[in-house]
Amino acid sequence: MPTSGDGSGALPHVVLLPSAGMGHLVPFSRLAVSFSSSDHGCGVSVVTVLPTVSSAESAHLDALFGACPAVRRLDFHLARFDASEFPGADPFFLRFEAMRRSAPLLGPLLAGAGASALVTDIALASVVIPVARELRLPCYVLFTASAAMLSLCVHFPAYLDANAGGPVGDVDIPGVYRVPKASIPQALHHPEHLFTRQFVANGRELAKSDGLLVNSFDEFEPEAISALRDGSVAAGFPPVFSVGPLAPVSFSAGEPPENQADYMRWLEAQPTRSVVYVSFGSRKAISKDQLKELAVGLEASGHRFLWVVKSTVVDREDEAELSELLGEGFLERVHGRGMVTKGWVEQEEVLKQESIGLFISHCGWNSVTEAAANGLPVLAWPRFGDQRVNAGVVARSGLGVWEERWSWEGEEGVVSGENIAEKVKAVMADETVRNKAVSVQDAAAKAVADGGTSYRSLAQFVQRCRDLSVSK
Ligand SMILES: O=c1ccn([C@@H]2O[C@H](COP(=O)(O)OP(=O)(O)O[C@H]3O[C@H](CO)[C@@H](O)[C@H](O)[C@H]3O)[C@@H](O)[C@H]2O)c(=O)[nH]1
Repeated sequence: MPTSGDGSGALPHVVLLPSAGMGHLVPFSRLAVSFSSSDHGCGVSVVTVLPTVSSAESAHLDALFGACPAVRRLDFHLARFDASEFPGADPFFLRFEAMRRSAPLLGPLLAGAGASALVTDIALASVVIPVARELRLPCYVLFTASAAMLSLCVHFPAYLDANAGGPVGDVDIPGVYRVPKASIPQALHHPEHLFTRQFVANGRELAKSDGLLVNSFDEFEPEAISALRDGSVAAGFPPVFSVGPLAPVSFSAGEPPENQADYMRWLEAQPTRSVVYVSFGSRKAISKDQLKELAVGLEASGHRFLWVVKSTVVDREDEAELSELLGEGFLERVHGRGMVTKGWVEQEEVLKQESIGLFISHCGWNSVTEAAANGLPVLAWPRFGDQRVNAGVVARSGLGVWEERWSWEGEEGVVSGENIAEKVKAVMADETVRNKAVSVQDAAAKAVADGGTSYRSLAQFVQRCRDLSVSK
């Protein structure tokens, strides 16, 4: 067993097992780079589950292994299974199902990896933790959303047990806060929904893990993190390591996207804090009617903007032309003041630009942590899943504002362009919001700096893995 050379013990080898979706791969890549850095000095392998769900994922993984030769690639080929059993199912559900059926193949792969610890994605917890237990391999879980959402995930099985069969209402998480019914992920309103069954199975299994890593920091989510640690959410819950915001990784996926030179050059030429960046993440598109109103709103706000009209892996509406999606003449009218792209943008690079003044975000948790690390005010417009819970964190922490009545998936309304324009103008003019976002950035920088809360949490986690390597 190689040793660290500083007397702190054997070099641990951590195997990371991400789930599908860029929102999951991105934090795992960041964790891989961080573990293998000189600060933490671990051996790291990343399990690449094949086939990947999208080409963006393949490109991202190739870039990770290309740029970081110290990170080992462990290919895992899913067993074949007939997806026609689940007509119309979300590709992420299908991936979970394929992983569940392939679990017997996972044991030999992990047994041969020489790992001192495994870190699995929350989305696979109920499949992977039992396999690791069988191998006596210490198993940790990376929770890729907020600590607030983690506390909901931990408490939800008990909530359902107590409400046996009753409708899902507000959920009061002990020691944290009351999550209003409207913020509970839509699928969870239906206890028999496949997603709910997976969510509950994952939530129950967490207590049997050796610990949880969460991409958040103590100063950002004090209530949820302390309540998870002090046993208020669930007695005897394993240790929680808050290690965020995980540092961006500086490799780009293959060739830079075709559009990148254009928008980066344009952003560099804009005045400080003058541009509104709009992105709803990598998974679901917003409705065509809402897209049109958003176009009206951005135009009427009078502000500059960079808008990523997402190409998604789930919805197909992105096949339409931009001019058709956004209304005739829109692109010509905003020419020079607004840029619109359907392609993948290097968001980490965009958010670093001085010219960005506001982020209209769906509150995917990676986007929230990236806004926090860059001190960028967020106008939260959550759409589905965990995003309304994350938006609550944005509002409570002061990172931004959340118009709670704005529509979300499962709720029919369309927000008018007029409302959007008013809100954008108000937030762009609000010095208090901007200053608060900068305070969050300062707190984030302190948390990850040597001696900060997240730095220490990550170091404690690595030390645990070292101790495990020695005792093996
Ligand atoms: O054009 C793009 C779009 C996204 N990103 C990056 O891709 C990641 C996207 O992650 P996130 O902001 O969390 O959004 P989603 O892809 O929507 O994330 C999914 O996963 C998250 C973490 O579990 C959840 O919080 C979200 O609700 C869920 O939709 C971020 O790092 C972005 O910087 C880009 O670089 N370019």
